[in-house]
Amino acid sequence: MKVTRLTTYRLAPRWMFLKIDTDEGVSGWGEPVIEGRARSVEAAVHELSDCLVGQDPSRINDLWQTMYRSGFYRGGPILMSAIAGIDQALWDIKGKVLGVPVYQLLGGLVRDRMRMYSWVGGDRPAEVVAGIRKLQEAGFDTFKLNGCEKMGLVDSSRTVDAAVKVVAEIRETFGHSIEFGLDFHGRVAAPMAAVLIKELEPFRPLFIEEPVLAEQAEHYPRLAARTSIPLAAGERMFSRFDFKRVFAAGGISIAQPDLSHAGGITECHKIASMAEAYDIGLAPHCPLGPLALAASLHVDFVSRNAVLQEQSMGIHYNEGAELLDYVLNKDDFAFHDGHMLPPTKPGLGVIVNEELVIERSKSAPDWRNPVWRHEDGAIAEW
Ligand SMILES: O=C(O)C(=O)C[C@@H](O)[C@H](O)CO
Ligand SMILES: [Mg+2]
Repeated sequence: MKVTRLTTYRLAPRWMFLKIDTDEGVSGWGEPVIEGRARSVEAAVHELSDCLVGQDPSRINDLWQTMYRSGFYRGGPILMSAIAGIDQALWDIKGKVLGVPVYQLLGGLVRDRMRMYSWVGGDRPAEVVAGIRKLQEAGFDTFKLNGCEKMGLVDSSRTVDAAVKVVAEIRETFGHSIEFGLDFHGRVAAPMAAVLIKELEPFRPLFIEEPVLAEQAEHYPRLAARTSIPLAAGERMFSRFDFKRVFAAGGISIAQPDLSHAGGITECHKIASMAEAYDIGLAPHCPLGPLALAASLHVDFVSRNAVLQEQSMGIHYNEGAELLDYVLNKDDFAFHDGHMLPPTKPGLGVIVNEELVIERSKSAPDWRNPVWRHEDGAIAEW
């Protein structure tokens, strides 16, 4: 079997699907994308096709290493997202050829169902209680919300109090009948992270995500030494080589690699194993589409340290399309009491509505994240 063609489809809301065709009629799908830089990743996918067209798609490990190492410059969000989506599609092909779900090729199930969580509250946490109540009806008991709105490098107690008020309201309303993570989303700089985390301690969030920006990772152990709240990070780390420094330095209790940003199934399965060696939980980041989610689930179902899985149903970013709009086998992605079951079909287990993808790709938006500014006009972290 040989790879014959790579076709990319940029799609609403802010996703990109990749189809890899072969000369034996088996095709695989993946989701290479960095939110807000879809066109850059698209260019990278097509540059990397030099490593793939004419090659045997079953040699995933050699193709991965060649994509990663054949270029003098490597790593980072664009290239690793391109490799991620290609890797997902190669595993999809392999599973389809062998007639088994990808997790069977990774050693089989380590669990029977995977705990999922949902976003509430949008970019500026508001109406969070109503959002939680709505998602509770769908069976969820675990949520994530932004831990604050914009935050200055050194900010006022009023800003801190406003962030804490949202969390206090959740606990006042639901007690400990639900769990929630707080995503600082990189908005909080090191000086304020310690202040905000201290004020949040009494409310025992399940975790605090990206307590500081990934480029400030040296603060993770310092912050962890000052709190009992588990710290989580990983969506802006793109390979084992990014994660190894963070694991060795300590401070992170939950690793959140993104299956569409960190080199795909091949790389994230290795990151999961590295995390387990440090007694770190795995909670793949996934605010994206169905192929990214399916790839995440396959790694979750073979990783004992997988603790939570993000999914984008109802997420505030999904304007113009919802999680399963481009999927024909929607029932395979049903939620069961806040959990998902293992994918059942060969490969990733996503039957893509190719006709709809082709049609919708003709009018794909160029999504960009909001750009926030502080009151003094300086750019703020979104
Ligand atoms: O889901 C999360 O944890 C996020 O922080 C969302 C962020 O990754 C956006 O997708 C960036 O555009
Ligand atoms: Mg996040």
